Amino acid sequence: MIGRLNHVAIAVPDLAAGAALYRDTLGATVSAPQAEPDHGVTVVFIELPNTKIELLEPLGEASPIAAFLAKNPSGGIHHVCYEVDDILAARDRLKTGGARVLGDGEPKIGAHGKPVLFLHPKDFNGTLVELEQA
Ligand SMILES: CC[C@@H](C(=O)O)C(=O)SCCNC(=O)CCNC(=O)[C@H](O)C(C)(C)COP(=O)(O)OP(=O)(O)OC[C@H]1O[C@@H](n2cnc3c(N)ncnc32)[C@H](O)[C@@H]1OP(=O)(O)O
Ligand SMILES: [Co+2]
Repeated sequence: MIGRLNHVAIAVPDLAAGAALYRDTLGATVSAPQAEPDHGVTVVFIELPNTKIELLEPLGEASPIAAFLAKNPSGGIHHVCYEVDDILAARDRLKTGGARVLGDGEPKIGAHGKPVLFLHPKDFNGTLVELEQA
């Protein structure tokens, strides 16, 4: 069911510093910051030959990454994002199998303008999983 690894997301306390680390120290191509108020984060994407890294900084009072950063003050790997051909079919199959789909269970438009869903980390070996419509 899952296809390509779209991105690995890293939560960071300071997006500018995180972007500079990847651009200046690691020599990567880093996008401009993109505010995603519906998701409570600001993101930059780092383009790699085979996938992307998404750096996440909290945005707003109710950011879903605030508690994670409180537990991991210097940041940490937050989620992995897999592409699926049919996100509604994937959701329904996962729910039937007992996995918890987060939020109201309906896809939201993600950072790439495509529908995304999140699956509870406790159902996936301690890893928060994002699904993105391919
Ligand atoms: C920019 C848009 C989009 C894109 O297109 O790429 C994005 O990536 S948006 C990214 C941010 N959005 C989200 O993360 C949405 C989904 N997340 C959530 O709904 C919540 O963050 C959560 C995963 C349900 C956790 O929220 P909550 O239950 O309030 O936090 P707790 O601190 O109580 O955690 C409970 C439990 O789960 C563990 N946990 C929490 N986050 C993670 C994580 N990222 N990876 C692994 N484990 C995680 C946490 O440690 C707790 O465990 P215990 O301490 O053992 O109880
Ligand atoms: Co993501």
